Amino acid sequence: MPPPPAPPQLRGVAPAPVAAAPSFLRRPVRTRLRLPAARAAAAAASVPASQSPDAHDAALLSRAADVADRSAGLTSPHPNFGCVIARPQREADGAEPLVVGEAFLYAQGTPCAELLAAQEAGEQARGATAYLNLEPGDCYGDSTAIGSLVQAGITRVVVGLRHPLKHLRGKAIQALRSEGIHVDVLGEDLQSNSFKEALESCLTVNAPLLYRAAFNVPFSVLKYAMTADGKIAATGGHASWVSGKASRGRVFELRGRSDAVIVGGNTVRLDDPRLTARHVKGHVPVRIVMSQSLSLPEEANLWNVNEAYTIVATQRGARRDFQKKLAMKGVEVVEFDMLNPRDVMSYCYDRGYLSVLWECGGTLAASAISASVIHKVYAFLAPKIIGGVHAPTPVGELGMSQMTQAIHLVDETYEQIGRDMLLSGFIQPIPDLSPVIPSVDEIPSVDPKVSPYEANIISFYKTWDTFGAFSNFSPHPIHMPDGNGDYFTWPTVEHYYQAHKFVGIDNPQARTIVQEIKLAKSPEEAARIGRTRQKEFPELVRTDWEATKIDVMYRAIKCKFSTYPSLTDMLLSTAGSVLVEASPHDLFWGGGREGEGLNYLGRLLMQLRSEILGTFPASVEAVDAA
Ligand SMILES: NC(=O)C1=CN([C@@H]2O[C@H](COP(=O)(O)OP(=O)(O)OC[C@H]3O[C@@H](n4cnc5c(N)ncnc54)[C@H](OP(=O)(O)O)[C@@H]3O)[C@@H](O)[C@H]2O)C=CC1
Ligand SMILES: Nc1c(N[C@@H]2O[C@H](COP(=O)(O)O)[C@@H](O)[C@H]2O)[nH]c(=O)[nH]c1=O
Repeated sequence: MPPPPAPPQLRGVAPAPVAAAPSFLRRPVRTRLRLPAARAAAAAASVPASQSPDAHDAALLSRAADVADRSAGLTSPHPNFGCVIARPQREADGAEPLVVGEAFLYAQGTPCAELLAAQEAGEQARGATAYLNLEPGDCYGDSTAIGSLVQAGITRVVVGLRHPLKHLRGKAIQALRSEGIHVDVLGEDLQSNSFKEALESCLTVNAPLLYRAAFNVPFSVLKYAMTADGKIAATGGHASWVSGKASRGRVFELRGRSDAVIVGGNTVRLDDPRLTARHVKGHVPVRIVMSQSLSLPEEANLWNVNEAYTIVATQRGARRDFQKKLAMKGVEVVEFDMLNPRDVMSYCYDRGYLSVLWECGGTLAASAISASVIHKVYAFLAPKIIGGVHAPTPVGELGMSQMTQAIHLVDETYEQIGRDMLLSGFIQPIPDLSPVIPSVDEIPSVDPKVSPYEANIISFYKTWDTFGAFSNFSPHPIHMPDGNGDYFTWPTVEHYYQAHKFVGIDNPQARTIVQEIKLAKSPEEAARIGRTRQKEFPELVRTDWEATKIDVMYRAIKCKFSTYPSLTDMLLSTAGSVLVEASPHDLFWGGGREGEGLNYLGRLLMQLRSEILGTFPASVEAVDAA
């Protein structure tokens, strides 16, 4: 499997931030430190911090959060996991532990942070302590994270946060303890004042996941650039540029850390934006336009879907002729009965998005704040004055008449960027889910036996979902032939599937593409390369692809499930249930948003399940008929 970028060799518990950490969540000037009430009370029993074991634990946990943060923006936003392995340097009290390994999860479908850190530590991991900002998500039916720590000889694990998703919460902690490893959880086993910063780092680095788990919406950030007199554009609507180059560079980073960027129709009409994360290498978010009228230009940068995918969210029935034109350009149009920010956020939640960046003007921003979907604000302030009574401002009408009604940002930070100032703050504090941690008995688990599930629907999509192991992005390498008939270990089913679009084509460019996909660092990247090359070079795609792709997929998933017994158990445990890949946009492999998709992946899994159980002849049609 191609390794993710090697973590730099860092030693010691230097307080300096990890080099090259993206800056989205940096806290340069912290004015207030907010600790969720329950935890603050727990932390009240103060312990002298300097050089105490708690201070070391806290520093290493913060470091794990910083390491975790390095993955953000490289791939599609996902929970950020970091692992730091450290051991005492000598027996003397107060000596700083030595960091012997550290790593982060690069993407879903790549080796977990614990495995990479343990590999880096090697023999030095024996008897050492592993610091994890987040409880590992054992969402694949196996337990690589736990197995790696156990095999490495780790004797103590310090966990910053229990996993916020119910089906994962407490599982890994319990598994580690049952392996005889001593586990300390922040706020439960470790409660001194020294952990305030560490806890906050752990909460912040996974804020999107926590909001998603708590409120069933993605984490939403409103970002705008305004002049010193509070305008986001000149009176006529001209806005390029309010903020300086360095600030706009920071915006590219913010985009790279988001699943989607949203603007309103008016911003499209006036700015013709691109909304890409150009200049930073990594993830490119989906662009979403909210427009009720659909009076949008025929030609616009956002309609160029070769740059990034675009979705237009509109009112049901709006300008159907124009909807068709957009669809012809590859733009997805989604109709809502009543277009509003909350429903659009529910839709984004269903699509599995963790975080959304709002880059709209004041009209839509006010609507989104009023609907309580905005969690955080990034306000870039440029040292300029433009004036204009009617020049647009960042937030339109909120219906407030007294200053006492103003929304107060919390956990605010200030940072100078070039000649601009960036003020950020939370509108809604990061939810700390620890008070509602269920006991382990309450945690639903996947029955490893064939279980008498009633006929119902089991959906899967993101790899961290309960049945996330069914996703082609799950990190289960498969050993199968490549184009030359040589056996190769494909990091995921997705890698194998995407590469096979070009396998067997007698053309050097096609062979290069196969190679490129083989080496893709994550399934997401493999998918992106496969799809874009297919669009760019249709002549390089095998002519029998449409007829053969189902077989290719079936071979791959069959290999995956037969290689990993835990996956077979999980598949059999769903007997009697209909499996649906809950992809709202892939109408061939997925089930679609309202069940309109063909759900071929779900069907193939059911076919495989039947084959293993020996109940059905192996064919998709047979499953379909059933
Ligand atoms: N400096 C900065 O950071 C930024 C500046 N700007 C500037 O702001 C100006 C545009 O601001 P503004 O007019 O407020 O633009 P918006 O981006 O807020 O767009 C408003 C439009 O959003 C659509 N919309 C859809 N649903 C809703 C809803 N529920 N509530 C409100 N609007 C909805 C409507 O589109 P429709 O009419 O199509 O139905 C509406 O006209 C431009 O001059 C632009 O340059 C914009 C973004 C950032
Ligand atoms: N004018 C303005 C911003 N405007 C936002 O950026 C969008 C343009 O993005 P792009 O086309 O990708 O460069 C624009 O439509 C609006 O949403 N942003 C800023 O950081 N600073 C600025 O001064």
